[in-house]
Amino acid sequence: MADSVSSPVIVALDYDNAEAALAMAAQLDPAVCRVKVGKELFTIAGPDLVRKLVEAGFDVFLDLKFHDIPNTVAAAVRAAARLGVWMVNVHASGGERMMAAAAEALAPLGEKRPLLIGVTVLTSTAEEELAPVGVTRPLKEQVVALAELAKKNGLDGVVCSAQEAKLLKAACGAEFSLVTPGIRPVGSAAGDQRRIVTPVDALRNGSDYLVIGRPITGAEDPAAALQAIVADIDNMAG
Ligand SMILES: O=C(O)c1cc(=O)[nH]c(=O)n1[C@@H]1O[C@H](COP(=O)(O)O)[C@@H](O)[C@H]1O
Repeated sequence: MADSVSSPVIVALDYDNAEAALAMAAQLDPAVCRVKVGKELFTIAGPDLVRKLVEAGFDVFLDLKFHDIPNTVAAAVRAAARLGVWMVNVHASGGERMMAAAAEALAPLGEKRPLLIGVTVLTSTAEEELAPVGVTRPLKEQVVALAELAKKNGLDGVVCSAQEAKLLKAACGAEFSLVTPGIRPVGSAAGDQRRIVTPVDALRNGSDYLVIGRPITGAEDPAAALQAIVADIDNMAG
């Protein structure tokens, strides 16, 4: 669970330009939440924007979901570490050698290394979408199997839906971090997400970090939307 930051929320800065992302970040407090830079923002704004967010005091989750040959993924996570990010992710379906190579690449950095997280089954994926891509076991079994592989190969945790959090804490232990997108406060539109959970239920299920994009960034008052989510979480705790 979050330590130096008071809430488990990671705000997904899914914007198509650096100015919009920095304007959103300026409304956020790095003592209260973390931020995520994903494929859209990184493609357009690159490492400079990531460095700016790190310099502004944010724990940055660089969400580029690497999936490539072991040598390339190892080099990519090493490059991410040089940016000073707090968390980086790879697709667990890239396999054991790929994940082990990524973990080995970060190991020499010791305490300073970013958390290395494996994506299991995307939260936008529904059960019936697995068979057409050749996955014939039930979705929950696939998530647990990929998480166990990630743990075995030195990763710190996985991205999953909070719907699987209880199962994964039982399978992989309390110390294995669960990063859960697909978070939707009551009344928010699901959009393209399929396995959604409310912030409070996600934490009850065992999520360590809640990745939240559109319910905050798409709100009329994003700072107020975040505050409401944090208040719900605090009420639950207190
Ligand atoms: O790795 C991720 O962050 C991720 C994995 C996943 O399974 N599902 C998922 O939605 N994400 C990311 O989490 C964010 C969710 O955004 P919203 O659906 O707008 O809350 C997006 O930036 C996604 O790219």
